[in-house]
Amino acid sequence: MNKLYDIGLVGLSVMGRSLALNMADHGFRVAGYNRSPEVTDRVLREHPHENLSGFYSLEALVSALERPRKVFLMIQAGPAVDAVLEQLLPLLERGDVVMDGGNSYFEDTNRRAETLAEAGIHYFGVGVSGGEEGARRGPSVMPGGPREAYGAVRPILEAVAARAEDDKPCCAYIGPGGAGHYVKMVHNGIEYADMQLIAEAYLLLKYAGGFTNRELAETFAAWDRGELHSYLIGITADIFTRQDDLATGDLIDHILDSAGQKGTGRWTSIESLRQGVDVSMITAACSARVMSNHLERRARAGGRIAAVPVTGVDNKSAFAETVRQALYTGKIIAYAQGFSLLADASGRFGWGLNLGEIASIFRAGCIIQAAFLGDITAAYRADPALESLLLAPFFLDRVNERQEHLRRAAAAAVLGGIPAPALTNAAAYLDGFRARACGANLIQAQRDCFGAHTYERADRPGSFHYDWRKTP
Ligand SMILES: NC(=O)C1=CN([C@@H]2O[C@H](COP(=O)(O)OP(=O)(O)OC[C@H]3O[C@@H](n4cnc5c(N)ncnc54)[C@H](OP(=O)(O)O)[C@@H]3O)[C@@H](O)[C@H]2O)C=CC1
Ligand SMILES: O=C(CO)[C@H](O)[C@H](O)COP(=O)(O)O
Repeated sequence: MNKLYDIGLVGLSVMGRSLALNMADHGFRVAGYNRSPEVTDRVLREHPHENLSGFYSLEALVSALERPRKVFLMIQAGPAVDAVLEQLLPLLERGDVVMDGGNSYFEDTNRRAETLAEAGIHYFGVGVSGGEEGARRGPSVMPGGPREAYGAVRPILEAVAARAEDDKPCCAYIGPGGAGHYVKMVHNGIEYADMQLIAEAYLLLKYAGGFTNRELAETFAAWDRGELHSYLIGITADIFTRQDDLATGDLIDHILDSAGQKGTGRWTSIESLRQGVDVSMITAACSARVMSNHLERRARAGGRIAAVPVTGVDNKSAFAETVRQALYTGKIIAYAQGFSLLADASGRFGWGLNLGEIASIFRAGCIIQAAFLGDITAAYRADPALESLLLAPFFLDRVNERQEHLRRAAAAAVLGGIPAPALTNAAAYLDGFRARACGANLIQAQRDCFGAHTYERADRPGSFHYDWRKTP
């Protein structure tokens, strides 16, 4: 009898190929399949591995798998997943397990999980973060699905996941249905906010501080040696050192100032509005990418809306320190927003998310991996019912110590005409979060005045309507 395979991997593009090889490295026998057969051929030619074999139909792939069969999809999110599931379903039998490792929308995962459960097939939405390198060497893995079937896939998922500094795998069962994909979505939303904060720090240092690319590289490298140590700060420092390979000068200065987005950040923002949780920094980061795309309009408006003179800085290193502290404070607020959204989803969808464990699996492997995630993990371990990260003693102290820097950096951007929506929203969130007065009394009065929407009072319960037409 031919040998049977431990897992089937469908989709051998960047992520699927890397994960397949990662699984193979860990001793799992992997059967790989890709819709376009030439991709399968190329992977086998360029990355030969004794534990990886290629298959050219889903039928052949499924029949080569050990029972209960485990199939891992790593394909484009959206209709492609439904198309492949439709083909797979007749080939599978009760007790088999299908995992979707792509960036699928969590409600699609809920729907697919229900459909497959009717056929007795266990369906997992598995968030995977870390890009190509992470998938190859150890990503952060967020599996959501039926708990009773998790034991069947846990050994593979934990083996391929990154290891944090305490050697724990960056993989943990998240919750039922689409919980894993929801957490991945919010991870990406936080990723957007973090990247936007870093981009704003760059703009401030460059345009207000007059930093050269070499100074930017040195500054970010120094930051990466301290409390801001993270994958994103590390790659940022490196980016500023790169020479262009197609023209003269630094690569960064030849890259178009316009960023795209595939959708997970936008989904986080949309979901936050549905749930009624403020993730203004994530929304601001999505909008900043949208605004960046209007290159022609920016050029036209640049000549018509009067420019604000940027005042230089007297002391570059003091300014860099203000920007660093502002970035750190903004980061606390962005993560507080993201984790508040997770906390709300946990109750709303009955998922019972373990926020401390989620923070702990973000410590390594994923795009937002950072020393800082260890502090978030500790904050939730100390108080699993924490209302907001902002109220955890560790972060509260730091926000109180540093908020002045956040305000100074945001003010420098506003006064200098530098777009900094993440920093300014961070300051606004902080002020809204602890506001003695929000102005919502006036909004209530306006609503009652124009639409008889009634208003609530501070001195007694109930809802009231005032006759606004009467003479005061
Ligand atoms: N790239 C990254 O850094 C990360 C990506 N992800 C997610 O992982 C998944 C895979 O990403 P990535 O490797 O970048 O590849 P892509 O998202 O570019 O998807 C390409 C793969 O999807 C397959 N595919 C597309 N349509 C179909 C279909 N109708 N039927 C069967 N297969 C189909 C392609 O097959 P074919 O070769 O035949 O076209 C190919 O294998 C995506 O969901 C992505 O969002 C998650 C984390 C990081
Ligand atoms: O999932 C990821 C990392 O965890 C991808 O890198 C992410 O999809 C990138 O998103 P976008 O293209 O929208 O910036």
